[in-house]
Amino acid sequence: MDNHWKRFINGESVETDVTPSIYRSWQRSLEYHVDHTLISNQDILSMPRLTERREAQDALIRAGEPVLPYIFDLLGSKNYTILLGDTDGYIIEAIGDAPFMSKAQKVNLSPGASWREETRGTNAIGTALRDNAPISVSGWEHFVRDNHFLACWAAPIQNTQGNPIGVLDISGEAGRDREKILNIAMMGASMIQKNLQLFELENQLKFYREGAKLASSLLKQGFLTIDHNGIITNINSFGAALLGRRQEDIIGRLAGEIFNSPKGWMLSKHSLNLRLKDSAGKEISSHLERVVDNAGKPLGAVGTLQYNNRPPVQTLWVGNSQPSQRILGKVSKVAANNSSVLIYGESGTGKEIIAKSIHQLSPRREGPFVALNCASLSPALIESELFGYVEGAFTGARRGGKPGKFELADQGTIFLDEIGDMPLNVQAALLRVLQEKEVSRIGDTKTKKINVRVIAATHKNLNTLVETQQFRLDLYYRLKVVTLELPPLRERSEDIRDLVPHFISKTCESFGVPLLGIDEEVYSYLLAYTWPGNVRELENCIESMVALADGSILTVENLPDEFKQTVSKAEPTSEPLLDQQTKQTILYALTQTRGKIAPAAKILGIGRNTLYRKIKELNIKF
Ligand SMILES: Nc1ncnc2c1ncn2[C@@H]1O[C@H](COP(=O)(O)OP(=O)(O)OP(=O)(O)O)[C@@H](O)[C@H]1O
Repeated sequence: MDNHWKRFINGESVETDVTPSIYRSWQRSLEYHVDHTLISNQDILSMPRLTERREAQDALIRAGEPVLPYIFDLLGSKNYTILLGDTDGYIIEAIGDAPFMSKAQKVNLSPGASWREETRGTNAIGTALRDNAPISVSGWEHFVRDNHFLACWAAPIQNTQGNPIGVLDISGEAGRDREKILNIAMMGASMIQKNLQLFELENQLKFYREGAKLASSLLKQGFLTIDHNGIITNINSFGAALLGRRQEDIIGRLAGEIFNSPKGWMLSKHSLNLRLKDSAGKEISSHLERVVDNAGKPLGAVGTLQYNNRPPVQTLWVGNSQPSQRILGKVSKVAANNSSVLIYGESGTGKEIIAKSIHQLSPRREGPFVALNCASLSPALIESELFGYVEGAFTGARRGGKPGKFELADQGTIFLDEIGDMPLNVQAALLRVLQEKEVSRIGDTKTKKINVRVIAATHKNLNTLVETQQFRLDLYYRLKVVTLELPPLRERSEDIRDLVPHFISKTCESFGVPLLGIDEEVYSYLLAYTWPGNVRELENCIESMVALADGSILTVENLPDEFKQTVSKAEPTSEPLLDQQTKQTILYALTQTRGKIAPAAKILGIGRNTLYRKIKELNIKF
């Protein structure tokens, strides 16, 4: 039948005798001036160029990797070569039977050669790419005579838009079954297409997964993902910090273990709102939302974690007496602005809690809250704690220096407890920082702008300290823009009714014991006591009772002795209650002033002589 080819070459009309696609391709081959007598040595890549092309087509080669051997096996009998070509018809991959491959190589049907029609005339690879359609080109259908020993079947590999991105070719000796092999070539091309789509999906998935990870790491909110088995697959660092754990300790755990979420929740078609507690006992709320497939089956869930939006002051401060309500009212007012606050109150009245509450209710709540107790540090240390230092600033300075509390509190709030104990030289430095709104570390010449709200607290009368020149007047005025006075517990004993159950549950939780009840009789003692150590003393008292409890109820038996004296079902000779309370108050004032009469009298609001008389009358020994 190569008569048709010969006749065409001789310029006779064979249009009706040849498959239309072959005929059209022969005509193009003529237009391209392809030499039908000779194998062309053009369009053959050097090794380095071939390597470059293969690298550029890495995805195509990977997609073809499992397909080419599969087709080779499917063909069963040998004498075939399976070729993968790129869009320019360059063969970039070949496998096959060695004897046939070496024959094929003689006509350049091997890696590195381009089989586009422009160079090689009608052939399966070039014509399939040109027509973007599967084709078989057998024997004399090839435009070049020396290729007439070949039978080739090729199918284009297309992208999702249907454009050719490569070609799969099966070549063997001429005279083979055409139909079946063309189907195999088409199936191979479609398998490669599927593999390429899978790669694309994998990349997209990676993008979404990595993108979500990155985006969640930038969030100022906890974010987590849970798979359909209920296992936490990711949590951002903010979320892990809220839960007080490391990310790696949470990822891989069952969500139910961390959140106490009900079993089978994911099948329930609902989102879930949960309440948790952070390591400091603060409430966190979590919202979990299911992600479902097209059929509504759960694929997993995503969730957020954040501190409860409920005003935190309500969760921190316990007590509902009139004085407490007044304080809380003031707290929510002062929280809104930026002014300095000075909190007065005896030790243990909750000054730090109030400072924290102001911070948490203020617009700075996302910023840090940093506390420093000026009485607990030596004068030399206070300065370096407050302002930090640079390396080598003094002997013993840490390598690399250390930031001070002011730097750490930038954009947040600093709480300076016992400000009355701040040495005068540090007071001067503090005043500078407050005026200039910038801080420089000890030993440093550079300054750093800071934006910090200052809340100071003291149990001392700063007025008196100013009078005796122990406290700078200018600093005093800067600090006391707003003052808050926390009454001692004995002046708001109503709060005891709320504080006691609060401390019982707090202690039981921290001791890991079941919640204990309390005998009403205990209250008569607690309400009668004067609480020189205020709420802290009450908290310690409850803690000690819980530690000593042997039943499920706290009784007077568990009450430490010092609290029993006030209401002891007293012997007739015992002191009147009023005297006992006066005695305790005076003793408390004297311990605060380390036995100095004049300042103690000031604290008590009585004259020195009155105090001497009372000490004598009540036989107070100190
Ligand atoms: N109203 C309150 N509700 C709940 N807990 C309180 C309350 N007041 C104080 N406490 C608890 O009592 C203890 C002492 O409180 P805090 O440290 O705030 O007092 P303070 O006045 O700053 O004491 P100091 O002057 O000795 O530093 C803390 O454990 C605090 O949690």
